[in-house]
Amino acid sequence: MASPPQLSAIKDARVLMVGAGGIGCELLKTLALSGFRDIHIIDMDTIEVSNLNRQFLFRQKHVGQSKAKVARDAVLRFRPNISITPYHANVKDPDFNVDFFKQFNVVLNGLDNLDARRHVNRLCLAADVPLVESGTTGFLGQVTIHLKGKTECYECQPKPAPKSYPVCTITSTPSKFVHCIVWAKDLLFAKLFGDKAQDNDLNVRSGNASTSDHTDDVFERRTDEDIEEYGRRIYDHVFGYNIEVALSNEETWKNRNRPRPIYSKDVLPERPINQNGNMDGASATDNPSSVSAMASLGMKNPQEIWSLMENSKIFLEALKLFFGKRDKEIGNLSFDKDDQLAVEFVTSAANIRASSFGIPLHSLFESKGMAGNIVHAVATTNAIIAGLIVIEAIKVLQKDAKNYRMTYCLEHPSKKMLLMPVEPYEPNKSCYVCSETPLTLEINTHQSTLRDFVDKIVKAKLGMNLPLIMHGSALLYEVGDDLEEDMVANYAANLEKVMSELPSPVTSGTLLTVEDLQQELTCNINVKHRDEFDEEKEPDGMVLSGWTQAPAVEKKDENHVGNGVGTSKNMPTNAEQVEMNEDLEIVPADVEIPAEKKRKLSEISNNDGLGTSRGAAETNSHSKVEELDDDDDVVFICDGDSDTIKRKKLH
Ligand SMILES: Nc1ncnc2c1ncn2[C@@H]1O[C@H](COP(=O)(O)OP(=O)(O)OP(=O)(O)O)[C@@H](O)[C@H]1O
Ligand SMILES: [Zn+2]
Repeated sequence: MASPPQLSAIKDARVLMVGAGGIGCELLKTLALSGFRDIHIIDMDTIEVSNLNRQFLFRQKHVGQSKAKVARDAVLRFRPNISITPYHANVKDPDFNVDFFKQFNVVLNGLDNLDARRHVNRLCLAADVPLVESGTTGFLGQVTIHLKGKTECYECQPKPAPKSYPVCTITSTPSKFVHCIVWAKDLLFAKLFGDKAQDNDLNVRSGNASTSDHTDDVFERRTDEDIEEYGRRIYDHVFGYNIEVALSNEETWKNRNRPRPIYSKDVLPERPINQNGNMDGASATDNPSSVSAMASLGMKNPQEIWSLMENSKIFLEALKLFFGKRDKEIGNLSFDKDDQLAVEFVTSAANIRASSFGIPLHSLFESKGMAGNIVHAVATTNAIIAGLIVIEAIKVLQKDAKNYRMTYCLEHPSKKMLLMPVEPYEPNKSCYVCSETPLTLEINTHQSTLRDFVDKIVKAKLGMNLPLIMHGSALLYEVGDDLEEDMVANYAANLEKVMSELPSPVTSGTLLTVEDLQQELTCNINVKHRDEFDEEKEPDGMVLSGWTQAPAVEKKDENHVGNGVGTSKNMPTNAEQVEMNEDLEIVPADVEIPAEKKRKLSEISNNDGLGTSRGAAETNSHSKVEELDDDDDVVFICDGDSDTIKRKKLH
């Protein structure tokens, strides 16, 4: 129950909630029940069936409707006298500018991606409005608090890069099921159903293509080729022939278990595998999204682990259904965890490969989780986190600075605590977002174009939405709706020019100014020319520094295949991830734990069975973490190495 001063702060407050999903639904309910009377909600999504299990303000009949609007209506039913203003929109829309943000006393994030979080962070800084940021992943969760000039901003600590795997592990030497999933999804599925023009490491070429079936275009269906035959040819190529080719390289297998080539004839009867009849049995409707190989084969349980034979049947059936029922999409498909047939195909292909490499098989349910980087959401975690957001929001409204806390929700108690409060840290003086520290860019100014710089640095690294690039007083590039035609043409021409040949040449020693007018963020970048870059370690062909870049969670000196973090719907390509489950291995976490605390969590996990948190430990392996345990708070003081920014607590 709030105290009278708290109640008065609550009643007078105007709050902005961004995100009306898992956390957002809980948050809106808790805000309303706590007495908040003026709440604005931005959410760009509509309700999906998969949201209903935890986003309790939504019902089946709301599927397809705006989350922000339905959430508002649901809460008004039990708090009819409060004001809730919904916006069915992307928070990055230009309407939500600094002036819009200025009208709020506090902003509360219930988002699920880095991109939007960074954007809101910048607008809160520009508008000088406190931000309470949050995230959950399964049983883990966090609430952090960000006040301009007083605490770290959301971007003061770089986020770890997404995990990736060496290409050779994926293409030749998988040792875990997740490697088979990445292979099935990013290589095989992409090769068969995605954009053919894209590079793909899948094809092991025949040494003597002319005498075998295994030519370069083995994945192309031949004219008039029977779909069953085509499926078997692909099957035999990827699970049989490719494995034989790999086995011929003896060196590879000296210290590894040799895989077993699998051919369709050894697993399946020679001819049609569809006991239940034909393709027409695949689905009751012609709706592509309801086409299912499992349905077609009469298999129902997604939790069951299929045998090699069952996987092989699903593989051929799914391939047949793609070509038979969804042929128009072939060439344009990318894996989507909500696409049943795609999940079936990827599960079966991963399992057949796993079988070949002696790796335990997994169910469709588990495979879907891995392929979609899904950590199953826990409604209770969302509810706890929403409660903590409201507690911090009330402190912010009362300017109760000495009691501000960032709180981490753990899976297992540490010192009998499931909720770990940590005092906020002061801003990182070298953060390019909340301080004015210039950045340094090493780039080949004679080879890289302005477009490379805009795509790889300004958008991808700096997260700018509407950028403007200046060299002294010369404007090199700008985005906006109200630009004159000749300016648009000018900028388009500039984009294709190499940096040193721009109208105002960018060379070693140039100071570039990059601004985002919507985010009101300005960065100065010192340019240094460099001739060469390591293609594997520096694939962008340019390196931005000056602000500590977190190392990737798993780094190897080889090519990397992304694990798919970032390819699914909302996924930031980014980087928020914590490893906490050795089996799952890849966990795109909404829980962003700063390096020091990640380190701490990994220690907790080792002691208390949270699972291995290898990524966390590796990320900051030199940091010395000291734990001070006073009566109510656990506080970490970190004495990191030179890579780790020393963070000072506020008090
Ligand atoms: N740029 C954005 N602008 C507005 N809303 C956003 C933006 N990015 C994400 N969101 C919203 O944030 C919410 C996050 O909620 P949540 O993490 O529960 O995701 P979800 O999409 O509802 O569920 P899931 O991803 O598990 O299917 C979503 O409702 C999403 O629409
Ligand atoms: Zn900062």
